[in-house]
Order: sequence, then C-alpha cells, then structure tokens
Amino acid sequence: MKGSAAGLAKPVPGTRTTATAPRGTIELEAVGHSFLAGKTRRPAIRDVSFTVEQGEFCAVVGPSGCGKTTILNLVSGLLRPTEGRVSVDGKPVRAVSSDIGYMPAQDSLLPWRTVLGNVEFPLQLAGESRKSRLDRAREMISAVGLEKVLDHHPHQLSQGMRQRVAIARTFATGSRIILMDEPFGALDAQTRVVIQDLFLSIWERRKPTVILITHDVAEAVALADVVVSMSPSPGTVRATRRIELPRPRSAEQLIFESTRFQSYMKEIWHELRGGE
Ligand SMILES: Nc1ncnc2c1ncn2[C@@H]1O[C@H](COP(=O)(O)OP(=O)(O)OP(=O)(O)O)[C@@H](O)[C@H]1O
Repeated sequence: MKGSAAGLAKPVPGTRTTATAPRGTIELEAVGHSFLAGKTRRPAIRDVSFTVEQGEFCAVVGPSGCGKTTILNLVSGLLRPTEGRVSVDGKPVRAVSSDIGYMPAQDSLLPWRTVLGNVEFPLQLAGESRKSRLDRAREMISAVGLEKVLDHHPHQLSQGMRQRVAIARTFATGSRIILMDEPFGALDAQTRVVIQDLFLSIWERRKPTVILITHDVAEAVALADVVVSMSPSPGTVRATRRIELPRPRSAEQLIFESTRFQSYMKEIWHELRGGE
C-alpha cells in the first residue's frame, strides 16, 4: 500500500507503472469526484491517492459525508471520477465488474430464498452449473457455521446469522477483490467482534484484496494492514498508516489485550482530528 498524503505507510519497494500492476491491485491517482447539486457541482472527494496491493486489507476511516462510499463506488465502477484515475488490475475502471465482491451495510439477503439459495445466487447469476454452485455454497455455509440452517429463510435468522450468510455469499464467488461498506455496523458490539473474527479467518485463508469502509477506528486497526484516514468533506487523504500487528489476528484479543493496538488507535484518532 502506498498513500499520498502524510504517508506513514511503508513505501512500496521498487517502482511500478499502473500497466504492470498484478491482478487484484487497486489504484487511485489524484482522484476527485463532484456531484451535481442544482446547477453547480459539489465536490465529494478531492485529490485522493492510494494503492491497495494484491491481497492487502485496507480500511478507510473518516467522518460522515467525507466521501468513503463514493470511493467504493468509483472502485466498483458504479461512478466515474470527475478528476484523476481509478485502476483495478492495472487498467482504468470503465464499467461494473462481476469479478468484484461487494458487502453492503445491510445484508441485502433475498427474503424469498433460503440460506443455501442466497449463497448460491451470485454463482447462479455467473452461470455456474447447479452441482458446482451448490457444492461451493454448502462449503461456504459450513465455513461460517450455518450448516444446520441451510433451508431457513432470512426472517428466521438473527442479525448475526444473516451477516454470516452475507459473508458466505461474498466469499462464495471467489472474487479477488472485496469492497465492504460498514458491513458490521448493524451488529451489537459482542456479535460484531465474533463476526469480524469469522471474516478475518476466511480472508486469511483466501487473501482477496479488501477495501473496508468504516467509522470505527478499532475495527479498522483490528482488521486492516493499512488504514487510510480521511479529512471531513470534501474528503482527502490525511494519512495512510501501516498496522504492523501480527497475523493471524483476533479482533477480540487485540481489543482487550494489545497495548500496540491501543497506540495505533490513538495515532489514528489524532490523524483524523488533523493532528491537533
Ligand atoms: N448521488 C449523489 N448525488 C449527490 N450528492 C451525493 C450523492 N452521493 C453522495 N453525495 C454527497 O457526497 C458526499 C459524500 O458522500 P458519501 O456517501 O460518499 O460519504 P460517506 O463518507 O460514505 O458518508 P457516511 O459515512 O455518512 O456514509 C456527501 O456530501 C453526499 O451528500
């Protein structure tokens, strides 16, 4: 990961042009985006530059309205930047890619489908054969510990169970990039830590590139390799900080036991406040 502003992350060894970036790399170069407000354009983000290397876990933290979701929408291809360049796999993003997994704040499960039906759904859309997609969906459902409720519908599940289904569905497609917009925000504090650890354990085995959007500095430090701190609107990068905590990690253990974790938290809070 390399960042532009107040970059505290480890510099990436060597130089690399966008065209030679490995698959799964995400690059934002001097990216700006403005939305039309009446007849004028209002900037949502300004001069945002950072790179997420293949297999890296990046968290973006910042105050409400600073443009975090806009960044995800630019990477996923839902939006085009009004300035600068967004690249995935070394190529400018021009359209929405079915190769990128997305985990939104609400689990967005289909209420008329069972747990199995929800997890196999993206594979069905991708045209996989019935046997292959059911095998993969079952494997992912057991990875999140829900094999006993395969045939339940979402309304029969707790919020934590629903989010487990969403994790299984996100990983089922084998996407090399996963974008997450406050995916644990709707969970109570205890369930959140359990689900964060479950996500981490699956991510550590598969290592897709991740961008996680969160308001929660503790979540960012516990999960990510690099934390990008944004300024208030229009958002720009205040700092990028590499989190040198060993892996495999447990969010639960870090939060309660690690003094290094606490000092990263303090540093990032300080950066978010603009170093005052
Ligand atoms: N489709 C849109 N049209 C006009 N303005 C928009 C649109 N989407 C976002 N904005 C504006 O862009 C700015 C950034 O919004 P964005 O949702 O990216 O922020 P955020 O950091 O994700 O906020 P939050 O943390 O509250 O979800 C806000 O001022 C928002 O009102």
